[in-house]
This record gives sequence, structure tokens and C-alpha cells, in this order.
Amino acid sequence: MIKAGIIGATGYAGGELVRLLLGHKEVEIVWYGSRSYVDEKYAHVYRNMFDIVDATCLDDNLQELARQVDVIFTATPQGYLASILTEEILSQVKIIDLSADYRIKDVATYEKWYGITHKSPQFIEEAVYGLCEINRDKMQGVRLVANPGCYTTCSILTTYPFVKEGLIDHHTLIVDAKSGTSGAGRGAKVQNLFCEVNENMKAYGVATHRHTPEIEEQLGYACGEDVTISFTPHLVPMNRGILVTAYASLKKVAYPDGHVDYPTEDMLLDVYHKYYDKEYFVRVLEAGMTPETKWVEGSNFVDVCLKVDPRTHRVILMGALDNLVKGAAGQAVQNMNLLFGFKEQEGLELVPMFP
Ligand SMILES: NC(=O)C1=CN([C@@H]2O[C@H](COP(=O)(O)OP(=O)(O)OC[C@H]3O[C@@H](n4cnc5c(N)ncnc54)[C@H](OP(=O)(O)O)[C@@H]3O)[C@@H](O)[C@H]2O)C=CC1
Ligand SMILES: CC(=O)N[C@@H](CCC(=O)OP(=O)(O)O)C(=O)O
Repeated sequence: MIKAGIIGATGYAGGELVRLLLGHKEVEIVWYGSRSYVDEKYAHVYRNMFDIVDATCLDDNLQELARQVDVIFTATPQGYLASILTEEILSQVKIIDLSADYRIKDVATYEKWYGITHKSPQFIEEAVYGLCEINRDKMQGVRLVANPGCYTTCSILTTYPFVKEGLIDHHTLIVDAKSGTSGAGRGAKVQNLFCEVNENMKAYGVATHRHTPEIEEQLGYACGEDVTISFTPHLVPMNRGILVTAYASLKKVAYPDGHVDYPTEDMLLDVYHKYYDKEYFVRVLEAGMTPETKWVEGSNFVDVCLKVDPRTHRVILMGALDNLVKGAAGQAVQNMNLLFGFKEQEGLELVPMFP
């Protein structure tokens, strides 16, 4: 049994971590960290925890926490961990950071897109980008995991096999994404109020969203070239869920008889299967199905599927996940399982909720 502490346990991602870790056989949560609710009962902040969690919220004393636990989850705003992380802390404990502080390897890129100065760039190099399906082999002996963003997890897993295999022209890649409002966190601003979001839909962060360089960097590693995409997120009136629809022009391939032509839908589906059949959390849907946020809600699954448009020679790649689970807390638990040698699915075999 290991001990875990959560800084930011009172946020949406932290709250989801609590829910998942309470169902994990190998972990005990000993620190419910907060900024605004110190000394208040955690179950008074989140009443779904009434009669389940008796603990009182503690502060965000990372030094003290590092002495007490085996793993710390930081589910805090961008810049928080970077501003307080030290070698002394990292030498005592493993940290899984749900923010973007250590996701992007180039510090200038991080500072440009996030508009903040990185306070501890010396730890960026050693941090592993915790997209388990792609970086599982890099988790041995790791001290710091950069847990990927919700849009990014969905966008990368949906497109990665085709970028890696060189089957699409990545210069033409357009990622259109939609998110439920919990993606903005509990401390969200006026534009996320019910009467602003309900019966409404809008694009935001157009051509400027901070997940753009994260997706580009990871897809760049996949194909060994610089990748530049168009990424447009939208806010939709749901609690949870990310839906990605990505468009790219297909590249011609050589067929066994020597002729060169565009790949067929079946060939591309085989590629999804080649990459994901062994992945418990990625479900490749049958041809003709389209991923829906409702079918993955509350679970750590990512559903993917595709359609070839023979008129345009483009492929339309589609993916859906729950932003608070595979897009945040579930992925963080999956990373913890890898770091500590637990079964990767432990605590995460959650059947999606419906309706
Ligand atoms: N929501 C989502 O779907 C996803 C979120 N993330 C990332 O996870 C992190 C948390 O997001 P989310 O849960 O949505 O945000 P919330 O706004 O819901 O929660 C933020 C949490 O951080 C705490 N906090 C805020 N400021 C400070 C501070 N200065 N010092 C210590 N603690 C602080 C808050 O404490 P208190 O409430 O007690 O004030 C709260 O517990 C962010 O980096 C976000 O980008 C990543 C993927 C998906
Ligand atoms: C709906 C909504 O507002 N979503 C957030 C993404 C939340 C998230 O995943 O944040 P990080 O990955 O950057 O930590 C946004 O667009 O900023």
C-alpha cells in the first residue's frame, strides 16, 4: 500500500482523483490539499464524499507532503508546481503533475503560449510526458510525470498512428475539438456560467489555444518532423467530455501489385487496430460507428474511429474521451500504476455511465 497526497484536491480534476483513488486497492490518500478550504471537511466541499471521506482539507505544503507520501498529484493551475519544485522535494517523492508545467520541452514555447515565466526549467528535461499508450516504456525510475492535457490526449491518440506511419500529410491536419465545461475547472470565469453556456456553443482560443504546441510537439516526435496544425476548441453545454474531429489529406501508398493509390478505409482501420488492439483503454469502433462523449463518460476509455472521404481523399479521424478521467485524473492514476509497478488498469476498470 502506498500513500498519496493531492494538492488541488478541491478542484474538478483533484476531486476526480479522489473518486478514482478511493477505488484503488494499492493507495491510501493521506493529504487532501486545498488553498481555500483548509481545516474544512473535504466532504463538505464535495458532498458526494459524505460518509465516505472523513478527512479535513490541508494546505499545500509540498515540503511536508513530500516527507509523508510516496506520490504527490498536483492538480493545480499552470505555473504552481514550477514555482515551488525543488531537487530536495523530487529526491523524496514521485510527482504526477496535471498541469502543463513540464509537458513542453522547449521552455520558450511554454512561456510564449502560457504567458508565464517558467520558474524551474531545470526539471523539464527529466519529466516524462505521461501519455501511457505512447510513453509506457519511458516510465522506469521516473520522478516527475507531466500528465497530458484533455484536448491533447484525445487529439494525439486519435491521429498518432497515421502521423507515425506517414499515411497523412501532416501539413494539412486540422483538429476540431469540443469540450464540456468541467474542462475549465471549478474556478472558471463568467463565460462558463450556466446562462452563458447553456443553449450555446462557441469556438474559443482560435489559433491561440495553449494545447496547440503540446499536440504539435508530440506528433512531431511521432514522424520526426516539425508538425504545425490548425487546432480549434469549442465549448459545448455538457458537464464532461471531449470530442475530436480531425481532417487530413491522405498520402498515396504502394499496393502489393505495385500500383500507387490512396489507402482504403479498411487499410486505415487496420492501422488503428495495429496500434490499439493491445491497448485496454483505447477502443477502436467498428466501421460506420462514430465516437460519442456519452459512451465514454465516467470511464478511462478513448473511443476512436475514422471515415475516408473518397471525393476529397481526406480521412476524417474521430475520438472521444471524458476530460476528467482519461483527460486528467484517470490518466494520472494510469501513470501512477506504471510508476509503481501496479497493474495498469488497477482502479480504472470503470464501465462508462449511461444515460
Ligand atoms: N478540468 C479538466 O478537465 C482538466 C484539467 N487539467 C489541469 O489540471 C489542473 C487543475 O484543473 P481543474 O481541476 O480543472 O481546476 P480547478 O479550478 O477546478 O481546481 C484548481 C485547484 O487548485 C487549487 N489551487 C488554485 N490555486 C492554487 C494555489 N495558488 N496554490 C495551491 N492550490 C491552488 C484549488 O484550490 P481551492 O479550490 O481550495 O482554492 C483547486 O483545488 C490545471 O492545471 C488544469 O489545466 C488537465 C486536464 C483536464
Ligand atoms: C473547456 C476548457 O476551458 N478547457 C480548458 C482545458 C483544460 C485543460 O486540459 O487544461 P490543461 O491541459 O492546459 O492543463 C481550456 O481550454 O483551457
